[in-house]
Amino acid sequence: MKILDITLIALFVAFMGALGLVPPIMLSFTPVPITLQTLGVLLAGGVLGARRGAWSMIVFLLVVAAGIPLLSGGRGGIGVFVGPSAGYLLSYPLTAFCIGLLISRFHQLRLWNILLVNLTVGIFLIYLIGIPVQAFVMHIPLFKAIQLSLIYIPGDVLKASIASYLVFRLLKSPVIYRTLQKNAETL
Ligand SMILES: O=C(O)CCCC[C@@H]1SC[C@@H]2NC(=O)N[C@@H]21
Repeated sequence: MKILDITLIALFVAFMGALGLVPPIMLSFTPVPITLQTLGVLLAGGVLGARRGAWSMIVFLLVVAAGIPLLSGGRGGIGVFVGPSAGYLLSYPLTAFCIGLLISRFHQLRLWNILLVNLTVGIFLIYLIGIPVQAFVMHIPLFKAIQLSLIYIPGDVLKASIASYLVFRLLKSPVIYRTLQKNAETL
């Protein structure tokens, strides 16, 4: 792993921490908050590429597990990995990886392609892992957990749109594209 890779991964962990400074929106009917940090997950793969994106999420989760309160609302520690949000958190590395992999496969970068990846694979994977774990931890039927999660969709669509636009604009720059994407596969 090169210095550039380690620097970018560290920067992204810091960025996730900065997004965590925005207070979560707590809901009365579910313990899983609305948080801006999902924007960071969607950006990680697109901006850093698959492997660095996944690594940035793994390092972020390890730092959180070590007790550093980087999650929105100043949360951290092992406890969050056995709570209702655990599945969502654990989905972050895989989600960043898959987004990065798919975006790096495009021959031509188009905003719609990136948006499609973020909306389908990105949001879908987070929910696919997060919702069953939430149902299991809360001892509620899967269908009930799916119903509870509908509230996140408008915000997540907005975050996917913002992430797609930012990734599109960043990768449109040849210099940034070469630095971020072409070096990514060497990891
Ligand atoms: O910080 C945590 O405890 C993890 C929160 C997970 C939040 C999930 S991710 C998908 C959905 N979108 C949100 O804004 N909140 C939920």
